[in-house]
Amino acid sequence: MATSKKVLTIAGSDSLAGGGLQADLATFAEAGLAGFSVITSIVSIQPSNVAVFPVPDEVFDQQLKSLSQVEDFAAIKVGMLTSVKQLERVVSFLQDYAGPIVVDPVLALKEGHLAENKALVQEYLDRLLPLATVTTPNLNEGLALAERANALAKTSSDLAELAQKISERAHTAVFLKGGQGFVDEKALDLLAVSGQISYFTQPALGEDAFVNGAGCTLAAAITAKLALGENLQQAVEQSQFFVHQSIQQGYRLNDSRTDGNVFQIGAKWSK
Ligand SMILES: Nc1ncnc2c1ncn2[C@@H]1O[C@H](COP(=O)(O)OP(=O)(O)O)[C@@H](O)[C@H]1O
Ligand SMILES: Cc1ncc(COP(=O)(O)O)c(C=O)c1O
Repeated sequence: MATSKKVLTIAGSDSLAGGGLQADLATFAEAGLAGFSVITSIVSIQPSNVAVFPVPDEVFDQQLKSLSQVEDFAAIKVGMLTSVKQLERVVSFLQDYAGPIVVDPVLALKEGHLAENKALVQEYLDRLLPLATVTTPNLNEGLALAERANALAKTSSDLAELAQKISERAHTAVFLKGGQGFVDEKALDLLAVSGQISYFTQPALGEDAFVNGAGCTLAAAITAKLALGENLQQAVEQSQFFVHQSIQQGYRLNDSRTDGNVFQIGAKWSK
């Protein structure tokens, strides 16, 4: 009997399947892992707005409770959380967990505006991020965590300074995604661990690249690689490569749109 490693995502559902737990479970499966999920919210993305419907507290609690039947998660990913209450429950769920934890602080979406929640940002900084092995903000989320609303983050040294600041505030390693802010035609991400910065680049795929779900896929890929025993440097390097591949083989929802979803199935982890 083959025994697969088990990994968990605590995340929102994206009916359009770009991001959220749909991306996480596809990524886990592609890494050969058994994926479990706790749903925090149901997100409905319309052409004109993004609506987030948190699950009722009892539904959230019951899902977490059901996991007491599952032994030995090899790693846990935390995606979209919708309230301080949900965050507190996740913190107490993780309190005795000793394995790798990846926190993707979903505070800013490409598809539309999310209401600003300063209390939630503060709780991330004070309570959840210190438990994480690594956190994976995009640029806007990074600015929110650093409380730098209008700061420029254009050059690689601006990004490094921002990652450093978040790492100090959140007491954890930070993988900051440069996203569409290309430097020298390269997609640039960087890792800040204990004051040390490492840069990771891939060729830029342009502003019309199929990136819906890229951030979730990246964080889920890091979770998967940590679950499989890679160290953080190797995990982020392989995950950036995997996401790049997933963007390249992405697809449009319909022919009239220019944007599209990443597609993880068959993507490689290295050259
Ligand atoms: N146009 C692009 N070309 C190449 N890589 C990209 C592009 N856009 C995003 N990426 C990569 O996709 C990953 C997710 O980044 P990003 O899209 O900024 O995250 P999020 O989905 O959280 O906003 C990162 O590794 C980033 O470098
Ligand atoms: C539930 C949920 N989580 C996270 C995201 C973030 O997705 P991305 O990977 O594009 O940043 C989305 C985007 O639609 C979402 O619906």
